[in-house]
Amino acid sequence: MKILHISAECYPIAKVGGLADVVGALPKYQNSKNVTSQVIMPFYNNKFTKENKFIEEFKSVVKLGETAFEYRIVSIENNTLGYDLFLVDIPELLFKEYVYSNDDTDRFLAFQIAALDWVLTWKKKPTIIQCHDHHTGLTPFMISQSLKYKDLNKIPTIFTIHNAQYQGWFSHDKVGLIPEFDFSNVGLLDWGGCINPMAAALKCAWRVNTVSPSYMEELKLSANGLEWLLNDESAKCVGILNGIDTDVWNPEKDTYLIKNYSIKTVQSGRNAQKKWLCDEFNLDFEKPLFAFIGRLVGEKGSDLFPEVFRNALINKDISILLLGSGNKDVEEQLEKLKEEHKGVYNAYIGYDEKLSHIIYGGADFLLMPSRVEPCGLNQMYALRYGTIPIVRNIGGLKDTVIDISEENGFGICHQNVTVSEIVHAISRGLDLYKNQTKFKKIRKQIMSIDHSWDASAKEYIKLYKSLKG
Ligand SMILES: Nc1ncnc2c1ncn2[C@@H]1O[C@H](COP(=O)(O)OP(=O)(O)O[C@H]2O[C@H](CO)[C@@H](O)[C@H](O)[C@H]2O)[C@@H](O)[C@H]1O
Repeated sequence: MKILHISAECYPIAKVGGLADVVGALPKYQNSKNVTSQVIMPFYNNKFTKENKFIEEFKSVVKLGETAFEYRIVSIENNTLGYDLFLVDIPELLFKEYVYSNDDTDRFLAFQIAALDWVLTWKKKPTIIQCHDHHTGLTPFMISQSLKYKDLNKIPTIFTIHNAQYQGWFSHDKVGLIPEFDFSNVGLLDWGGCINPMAAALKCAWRVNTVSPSYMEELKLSANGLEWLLNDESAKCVGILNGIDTDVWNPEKDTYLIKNYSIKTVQSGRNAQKKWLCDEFNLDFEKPLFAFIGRLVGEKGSDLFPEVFRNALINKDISILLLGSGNKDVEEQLEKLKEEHKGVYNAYIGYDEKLSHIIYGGADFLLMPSRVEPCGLNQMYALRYGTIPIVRNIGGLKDTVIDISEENGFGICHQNVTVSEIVHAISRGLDLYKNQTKFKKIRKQIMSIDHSWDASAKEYIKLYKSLKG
């Protein structure tokens, strides 16, 4: 069985968020289970492409409407990723320092067409094509509808929803960019009067999955306009919980950490990261450290952070550290807060992979008050590193964190995304921290929870087999 994953992100080549982590790990685990799994993604102008050498696999011209662009497909010269990786190099459109921008419609459409044009030339075609999020959402439509991909239309497609908030909408004026199809089927592209790649994928893919079971159920009630469609297509929909790459996220081997540690050496190991964080960010080592890592967007509840932090810091018996970027207004407010709360609060506004690993290894608690959380990887990284998650009871967070008030509970959960509930959850964390015997016991308990990809990779294989008949 040969699976081709098509995606805009893949760690470590290009990462904006959790999508990259999943596409960078799942194929590796699938390859260890008798499935040949490959990834195709754009060739960006970034650190990875600068530091690696590539081999040309294919060269041609891709047509986007009336415009033709030269392109190549390349692979990595010394590939140690654990799966074949192919990159679509369209210098004029994709070779940028960013992954996403405001010209994404043309860029990702050209990417998908170039990828499919190449697949058309393969002698042994993929058994299944798995598309990740709206950037690759037109692939199931093109495979099933575009005349030039007639030879691919028996290949089953899976569409994986990592985040249904973003759907890739664009105007029907651009329909001419999509390779010719029977125009009486144009309705397959439409949702609410515009072309909606995510909706088109829900209609045209053979199967659809979300990255946690709870998120699938929640989407049927609230999916940024796609609820009805998801209900209608529910027979082909399933939720499969993400896993984490335990080769990358392993405190015993993680090269980003100040000091490696295991369950046995958790105390000294975590103290080393916490001390480094407190020195670097001028925080008090003795106080429990609450952290947030992520995109500063409404889905993550980040607009409430300034008020939450102000309230939670009133008695100054905790410290807060934030790593993230996103909404400019929130960024500004979080920067300003530094002046008001010197010594107990700090923030790094930006993206820093190394710092994120040290925070997972050194913070006592990780905050995730998400309004929407399709799966969430941060809580699983936190568990593996011994950081207690404080989460809103939703989506994948609901599927992976049990409140300490329940039997075998190990996290702190709250129901709503309000300032008072988040502040209350933080104060429950502080109480737990004061009970050091219980705190340390839970820390060891969470480090041994297995969220590796093994179980989820098997679920995907089951899904693939159901398509092969
Ligand atoms: N400023 C920063 N510096 C360093 N690292 C940073 C960072 N901001 C974020 N990260 C990292 O990016 C990843 C974020 O992953 P998530 O799954 O939590 O969120 P995201 O919303 O991007 O993903 C979407 O897709 C994934 C994958 O399916 C789902 O789990 C999730 O719910 C869904 O919203 C983690 O590896 C985190 O450490």
